[in-house]
Amino acid sequence: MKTEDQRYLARAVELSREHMDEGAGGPFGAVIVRDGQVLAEGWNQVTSANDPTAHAEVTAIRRACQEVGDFSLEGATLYTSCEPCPMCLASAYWARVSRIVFANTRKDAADIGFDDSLIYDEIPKPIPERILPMDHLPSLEAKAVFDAWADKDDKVRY
Ligand SMILES: Nc1ccnc(=O)[nH]1
Repeated sequence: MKTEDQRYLARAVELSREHMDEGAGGPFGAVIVRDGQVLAEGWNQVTSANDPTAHAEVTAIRRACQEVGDFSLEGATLYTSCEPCPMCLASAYWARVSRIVFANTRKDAADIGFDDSLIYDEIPKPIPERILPMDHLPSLEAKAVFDAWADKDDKVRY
């Protein structure tokens, strides 16, 4: 008999195949579950939505948050057909997802042409050694906004 984890992961894989076949985007699917309840499903929609951020995991996180009316998914598990890329992993941290279960690895993704591994390799590099140029232009105005946030007494922290 399949475990709960295997069942939800199998659903994520099923979504990846269905929506790849229909032409929604890359072969990635995700399911978010909390307390035995499916909060949301997602699949890659990058090419059909012209949205490079519409990875399966981000899509599922957005839908799950809308579903529960909260920006936190604490206590939830993200099931994904592939190890999350850095964007999706960061999104999972920001969403306070409590656990991730995945099937294909980032190496598997790299082998079929997805850049997840390249981005993981970029992040630890010093900025000047990265492919994407970044220029630091300090701004007093930008800092002043941060100071105002630090002093703001009605802010909603996340
Ligand atoms: N892990 C992933 C890589 C690329 N696209 C996705 O939707 N998911």
